[in-house]
This record gives sequence, structure tokens and C-alpha cells, in this order.
Amino acid sequence: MSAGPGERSTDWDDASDDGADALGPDDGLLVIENLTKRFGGLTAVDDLSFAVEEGEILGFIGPNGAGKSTTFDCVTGTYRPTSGTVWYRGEDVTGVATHQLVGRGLARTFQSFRPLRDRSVVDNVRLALTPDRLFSLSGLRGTTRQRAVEMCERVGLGDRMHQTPSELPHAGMLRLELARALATDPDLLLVDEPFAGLAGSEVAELSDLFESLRAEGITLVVVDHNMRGLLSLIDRAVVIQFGAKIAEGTPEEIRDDPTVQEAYLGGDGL
Ligand SMILES: Nc1ncnc2c1ncn2[C@@H]1O[C@H](COP(=O)(O)OP(=O)(O)OP(=O)(O)O)[C@@H](O)[C@H]1O
Repeated sequence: MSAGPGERSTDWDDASDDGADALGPDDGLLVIENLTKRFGGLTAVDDLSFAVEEGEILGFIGPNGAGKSTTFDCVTGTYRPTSGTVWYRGEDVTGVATHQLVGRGLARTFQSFRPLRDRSVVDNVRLALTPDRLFSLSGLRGTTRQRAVEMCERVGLGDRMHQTPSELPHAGMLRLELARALATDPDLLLVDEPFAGLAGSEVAELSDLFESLRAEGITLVVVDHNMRGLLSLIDRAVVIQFGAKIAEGTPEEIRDDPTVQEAYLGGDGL
């Protein structure tokens, strides 16, 4: 497929360009440019642009209601943006259906998800295996269960895979959701609020898991509404408020940014 409506920007650093955020399709594994999503009169995502670099762990941070989930929903094909462009691997994927994006290696986890309660943990993972990508790897139908077992072990559920989801603690449910996303063999994984409701030790364990996934070659975008636990994990962050980007940079830059501090004034974010 061609690069779509946007041409690669050749003047990234050109101050005369009126779009300081001007991005092109090849400026990252995932590139979001001028994304806007309106629900009637409400602008949930407001002219948002940023790129996700291959191999990084990017934090996507914003207070409750800032537009994080809506951005994810526009990227993963749940919503068609009101305007703007999403590029994945250099291709314009704006409005492309979710299952097609999954087939291309873009997966997400959901903050609230509903596993099949009457199936075991490993069966829940097996049902998420994506035939196209799996068979291209193995070529063998009979390996699905083995792959599901591997996914359970990879996320630390090796000793719980024959339990039902309701027997898992909250952190275990999160790991199950991660295993289901990993079963689609993603190159880019969008993780929605993984640390919500976790104790400090669980946050650290999950961070270790994200680090190991990155070491295996998966690029990660981790969403959270506060920064606790996140700043030590991520390479960079994009911070949004009222649907628009207010800061982008390293954890140190984000922590010291007056606009970010203002956005979180009185909250528990920093
Ligand atoms: N389907 C919808 N219809 C109308 N308004 C919506 C819809 N989805 C989200 N919104 C509104 O868009 C804004 C952004 O919501 P969104 O869920 O994207 O924020 P968020 O940053 O993910 O918040 P949280 O941290 O609470 O999950 C909010 O004002 C929300 O009420």
C-alpha cells in the first residue's frame, strides 16, 4: 500500500514550517498526525501528533478523561478519527479494521476485559491465537496449544494455566490479558492502564515483564493516568490533557515540565 495522504516530511527541523509537529509515515513504527476525534460537541482528541519509535517503551500519560483510550481506539480501528492520520510501518492505516491491524502485528490490551469464565487460563490464551501469523511462524495447526502454554509461561502464569480466570488475583488477570495480546504475535503492543489497582511489588514485577518483552523485540506504549511506577519504566513519555499534547520527552523532562506539574496540581500524578 502507498504511504497514503501524507507525504514524508522532509523539513522536520525547518522552523519556517508552520507545523512544528509535522511528522511523516516513516518517522516511527507508529505515527499519529493531527489526530482529532469528536463526539458531537465534545473534542476527545484534539489535533494530536506523536511518533512511537521501534524498540522503545513509550508512556502515554494524561489525567482521567484526557483522551487516552479514545486515542487508542482511533489507532486500533475501533473508532474512525474525525480527522488526522495513523501510520503503522509506513502505511496509512487510518480507519483500518481492528482484526486487520492485529494481523499486521498491532495489538492492545483492555483496561476492563472479559475472559471466558468457563474456560481455563490456557484455553483463553489459545482462543486468542491468530492463525495467519501463527501459521506463518510454525506452519502447524497442532502447535496452538503448545503456543498457548508458552504464552502463559512467558507472562508468569505457567503454574496457573489450568485454573479458571476467576481464580486469578487481579495481577494474574492482567497477565492473562497480556498473554492474550501476545498470542497475536505483536510487534507493537498498546497496554491500557496496567498498573491500576496493583501494589508496589506487583507494579515492579509487571515492569520487569514489560522490559523482557521489549528485550524480545516488542515495542510498547503504556498508558496511565498517573506517573507512579511509569517514569522508571519508560524511555519517553507523551503527556496529554483535554485531548491535546502538553509535553513530550524523557522521564526527567516530563517530571520537571511546569505545564505537566500544573496539569497534575492537587492530584497524585507526580
Ligand atoms: N463513545 C463516547 N461518546 C461520547 N463521549 C466519549 C466517548 N468515549 C469517550 N468520551 C469522552 O471523551 C473524553 C475522553 O475520554 P477517554 O476515555 O478517551 O479518556 P481517558 O484519558 O482514557 O480517561 P481514563 O483515564 O478515565 O480512562 C471524555 O470526556 C469522555 O467522556
